[in-house]
Amino acid sequence: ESDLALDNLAQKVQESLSLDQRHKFWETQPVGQFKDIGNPTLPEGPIEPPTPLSEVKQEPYNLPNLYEWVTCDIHDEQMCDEIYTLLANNYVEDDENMFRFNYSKEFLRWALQPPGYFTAWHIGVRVKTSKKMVAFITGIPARIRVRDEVVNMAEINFLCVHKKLRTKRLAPVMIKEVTRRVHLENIWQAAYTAGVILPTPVATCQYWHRSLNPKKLIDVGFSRLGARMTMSRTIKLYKLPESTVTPGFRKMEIHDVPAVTRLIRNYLSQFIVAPDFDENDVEHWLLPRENVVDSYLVESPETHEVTDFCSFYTLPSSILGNPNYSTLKAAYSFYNVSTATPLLQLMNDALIVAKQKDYDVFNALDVMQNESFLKELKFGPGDGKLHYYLYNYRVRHALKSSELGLVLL
Ligand SMILES: CNCCCN(C)c1ncc(F)c(N2CC(C(=O)NCc3cnc4ccccn34)C2)n1
Repeated sequence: ESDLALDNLAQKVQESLSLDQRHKFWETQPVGQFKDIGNPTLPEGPIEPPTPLSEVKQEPYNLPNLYEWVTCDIHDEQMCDEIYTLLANNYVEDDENMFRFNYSKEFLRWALQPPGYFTAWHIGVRVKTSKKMVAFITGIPARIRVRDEVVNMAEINFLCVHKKLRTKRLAPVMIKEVTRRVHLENIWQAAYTAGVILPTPVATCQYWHRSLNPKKLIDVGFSRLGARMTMSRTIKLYKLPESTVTPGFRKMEIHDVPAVTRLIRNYLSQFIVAPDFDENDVEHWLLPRENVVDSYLVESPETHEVTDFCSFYTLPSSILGNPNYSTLKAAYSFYNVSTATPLLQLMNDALIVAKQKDYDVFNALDVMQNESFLKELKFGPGDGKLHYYLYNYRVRHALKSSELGLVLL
């Protein structure tokens, strides 16, 4: 118990030390710099021009001696196992080290194999002798519109270094290596998020949580009993109907892809930054996959028109050191569109389905039009902020979270 606490303390000291090392690294990169914020003379758009492919570094960056690069074929069962285990033991935790994300193997295969993906962008670091996987970083291709320009980008995610190697300065060289491999595919921009501040957020979003199983959430320390509230009063407060209320509300199916694509393209056009989804993207990202992504739509019983859509992805968290529970079952709001059903009612149906499927909590960022339902559907503000970043693309002013139409996994 005590040496775990000591370990966490040592990690916090290390993290605070590495804050300025982090900024030193990012000041060498083509990203918006703090000193440039609000500078009207700097144009929006790419910061550096593309490099001729012949001039892109052809060979991988050097790792510290004991380690080697490994290109990870996530489709390979054993490789997928190794990546799953590295993340399950070493990926993002909350500030109090009570929870750690536990992305499932089927989720990772979904997240990393969208249309047009590159295996070369799934990069591992392993110990030369033991072949143990000790670090990971990924990119996937995405067409992201910024205002009225669609840009080919890489979405960077799952940067993870083993807890015992956090002082080895592996992250900067991993970021440079994935950037190099993205450049080799003639892509010069990227999008990524972090719970920490780096130069320079393009938007800062707030997490909100809607309790579905309040007793468990209080037992595991995710939430606290409200002042002047009893447990039975709290359970009653968050109670939901047994079944959804919207006529025509049903799971999305493969034949709905064209209609959902039209619906979501039209809806996302109102946001300053949003994915430019085509039918292949919609089929991959929004068709239901058990325990990975759930999506529902409203088909008008009269006209059979698809008028609304809602979706959430499944990202459980390991509960660290609790005797009674090992996993927090969390749903994360993904993309939602309402044109006929009030968004409030549509999202309440999403909560009802999530409760039916035994989720403990439904999380949502305050992006898109989510603010319009959060308070009324009894979401509470979380302690986590999520900062969005663009690489090699300047946005003159940070966006409001409601101007953001992009959800990363
Ligand atoms: C693109 N990649 C970002 C996704 C990673 N995501 C989901 C994330 N990034 C930073 C956060 F601040 C955050 N939060 C969800 C809120 C929350 O649920 N906080 C309690 C909690 C339960 N489990 C965990 C595990 C890790 C951290 C907090 N946890 C805060 N989520």
